[in-house]
Amino acid sequence: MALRAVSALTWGLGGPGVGPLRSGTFLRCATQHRLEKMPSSIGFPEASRRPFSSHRILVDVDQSHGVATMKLKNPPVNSLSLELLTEFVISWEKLENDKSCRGVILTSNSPKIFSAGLDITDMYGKNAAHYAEFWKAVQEVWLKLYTSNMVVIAAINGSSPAGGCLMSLASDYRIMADNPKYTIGLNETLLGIVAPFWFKDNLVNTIGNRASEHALQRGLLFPPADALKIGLVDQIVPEDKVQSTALSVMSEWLKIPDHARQLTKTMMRKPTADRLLKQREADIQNFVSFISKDSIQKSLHMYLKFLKEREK
Ligand SMILES: CC/C=C\C/C=C\CCCC/C=C/C(=O)SCCNC(=O)CCNC(=O)[C@H](O)C(C)(C)COP(=O)(O)OP(=O)(O)OC[C@H]1O[C@@H](n2cnc3c(N)ncnc32)[C@H](O)[C@@H]1OP(=O)(O)O
Repeated sequence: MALRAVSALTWGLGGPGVGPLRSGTFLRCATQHRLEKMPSSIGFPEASRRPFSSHRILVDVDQSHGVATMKLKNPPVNSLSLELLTEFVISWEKLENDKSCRGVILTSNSPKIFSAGLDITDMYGKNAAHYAEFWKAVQEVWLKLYTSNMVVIAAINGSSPAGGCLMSLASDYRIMADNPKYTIGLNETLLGIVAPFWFKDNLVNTIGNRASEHALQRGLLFPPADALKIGLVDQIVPEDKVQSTALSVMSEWLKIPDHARQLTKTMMRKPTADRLLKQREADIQNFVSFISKDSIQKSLHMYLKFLKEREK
C-alpha cells in the first residue's frame, strides 16, 4: 500500500494528562419524513434555493429537497482558523434550526484542497486565552458535526490532512475525489503534536483499532485508493463527479425515516460524543498547556518553516 507523509520530522514532546469527568447533553430528535427524488446535479431551480454566506462559509440550501451544500472558503488552503470555525458554527446552527433542511453536503470552495486542517497560526505564538478560545471552537465544530440530526456527507474534493480529515470523519459518509495527488489522514505526529483522544476515538470508530494505531503513530496521509481500502473514505469517484455523487448518495440516505435514522445515529455516536462533553473543560486546559510548551511551539515553528520552504 502506497503511503505518503509530508516529511519525516520528529521532535520531542510531553503530553498532558486527562481531566475529570462531567455530564453533557446530546441529540434532539425530529420526526419529519420526506422521500422526494433528488436531482443528479446541483442545478436546482432558483425558486427553491436559499443561499446565504459569511466570509469563509458559503451555504446553498435546496429547500424543495431539504439539502444544503456548505462550502469552506478560506484561501489559500482552507485552514480551519478561529474565524472560519466561528462562522461554521453560526451557519450550522442556522441549518439545524431550518426545519426544511435534512441533509448537508460539506465540501470546499477550493478545487484542490478540502481543508489543510487546523490553522497552525492559531496554535503558534498566541496567548493562553487565544488557545483556549480556539480549542473550544474546534471542539464545538466537531460536536456539531458528529452529533447532528441532519445527514452529513463529506464531498472531499481535495487534500484533507489532520483537522480536515476530522471534519470528514465526523460526517456520516465520505466521498473523495479519486486523484492520487490528494491525501487524507490524521498526520499530527508529523508536526510533533498529538491527536487528542476524541480525534482518535472518531478514527477508531471508523477504521478500527489496529489501523488507527498504525495511521496515528506514523501520521499517515493516504491517497484516495488506500483511504478507501482501510475504510477512511466510503467511496472514491472522478473529480468532476464528487458533488453529483454526494447528491445521489444523499437521496438514498433521505429515504430512511428521519426519526429512525437519528435514533440509530445517537445510539452509535452518543458514547463517543459524551466522552468529550464530560471532560470538555479539562480537554481545553490540556490543549492550552500542551500547545504552550516551548518544545511544541518550536515544532510548530519548524513545521511552518518547512511548509514555506519546501519544493512545490
Ligand atoms: C495529549 C494531547 C492533548 C491535547 C492535544 C494537544 C494538541 C494538539 C492537537 C492539535 C490537532 C491538530 C490538528 C491539525 O489540523 S494541525 C494542521 C495540520 N495540517 C497539515 O499538516 C497540512 C499542512 N499543509 C499542507 O500540507 C499543504 O499546505 C496542503 C494543504 C497540501 C496544500 O499544499 P499547497 O497547495 O502546495 O499549498 P502550500 O503548502 O504552499 O500552502 C500555502 C500557504 O498556506 C500555509 N498553510 C498550509 N497549511 C496551513 C495550515 N494548516 N495552517 C496555516 N497555514 C497553512 C502555507 O504555510 C503557505 O503559506 P505561505 O505563507 O508560504 O503562502
